[in-house]
Amino acid sequence: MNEHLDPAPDRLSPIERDIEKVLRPQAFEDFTGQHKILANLKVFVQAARQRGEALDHVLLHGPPGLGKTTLSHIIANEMNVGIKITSGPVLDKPGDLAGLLTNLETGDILFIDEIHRLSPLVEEYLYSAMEDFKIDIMLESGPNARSVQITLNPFTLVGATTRSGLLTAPLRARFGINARLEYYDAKLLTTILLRSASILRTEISDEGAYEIARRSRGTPRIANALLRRTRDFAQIKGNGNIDTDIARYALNALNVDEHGLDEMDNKILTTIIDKFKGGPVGLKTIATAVGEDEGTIEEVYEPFLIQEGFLMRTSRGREATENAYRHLGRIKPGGTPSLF
Ligand SMILES: Nc1ncnc2c1ncn2[C@@H]1O[C@H](COP(=O)(O)OP(=O)(O)OP(=O)(O)O)[C@@H](O)[C@H]1O
Ligand SMILES: [Mg+2]
Repeated sequence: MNEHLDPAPDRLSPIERDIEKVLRPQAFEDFTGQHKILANLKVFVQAARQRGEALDHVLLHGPPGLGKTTLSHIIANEMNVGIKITSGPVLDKPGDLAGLLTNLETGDILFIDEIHRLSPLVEEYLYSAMEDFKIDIMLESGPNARSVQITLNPFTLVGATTRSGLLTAPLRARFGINARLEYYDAKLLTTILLRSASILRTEISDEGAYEIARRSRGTPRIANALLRRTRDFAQIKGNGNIDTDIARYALNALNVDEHGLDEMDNKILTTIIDKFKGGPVGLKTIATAVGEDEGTIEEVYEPFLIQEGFLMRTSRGREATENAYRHLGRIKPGGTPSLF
């Protein structure tokens, strides 16, 4: 993935992390898109609040940068409860989890990012906590060791993952609410960009915002990152305002292609076309050829390429579409040559 355009949260510099925080919507009202998910969540939140209960456990999945962390904070705000944040790889002993769980107040949210990376031991420990708000704790060690059961305050577990395929069935079954975030279309991203620009006090035209939006790989995090870089170009190479021309200039300087595909997207397509005659070719073979994990290709890259009509998933493997050939300036054998 193109590092400076889509930094994983832990690779963000402190300044960038601060900006992400500033741009992060705080309430349902500020959150653009994902209409269905939002409409349902509003009902579940309102119902739980009316009954004075904790919200059911929520699983948020989907590609990076679509708003999983943002939504978990919004849920906490809307429920008017506290939120504790951790992640799968950080929790390596059941004891770490016990410490977090026993400190939750009634209704609080425990957000576990990258929940597919929990160790089996910790995951199993989580089951009884999620199901009946009870955990076993070991007291003392050696011959005096004994375990006591502790009752927890009812809480809500919000789990986020980019790789839902890696979740075990028993864990998945314990989430009452399950939401898959989708890529955003250019119109929604334009709305998000206009909001971000106003927070950053940057003048931007609707057309300028649209130009950035349609080249942001359907992803708000990428759109916001491109906006910040474009703002730099506008300030140094223009008059500070972002219009279509300065947006185009900046995006070209940043090597963002016409469709916003990133390096790995293009590498996958080029590999299928040049090495495997356009396919069909199996996922495993593609993964080896591009040097990326099979599951990551399937859950992070492919969905966007398929949605944009560059890739097809067939029973015999993956195939590059005519669109992909055209995009990469190749001619599909037997296809209609482009007139331009
Ligand atoms: N629907 C939205 N409306 C406005 N801004 C959004 C929306 N979704 C995401 N963003 C912006 O995109 C940034 C990235 O979102 P977020 O961190 O929630 O993604 P994520 O799904 O948790 O990604 P990852 O899988 O990498 O953790 C946020 O800082 C936020 O400003
Ligand atoms: Mg996140």
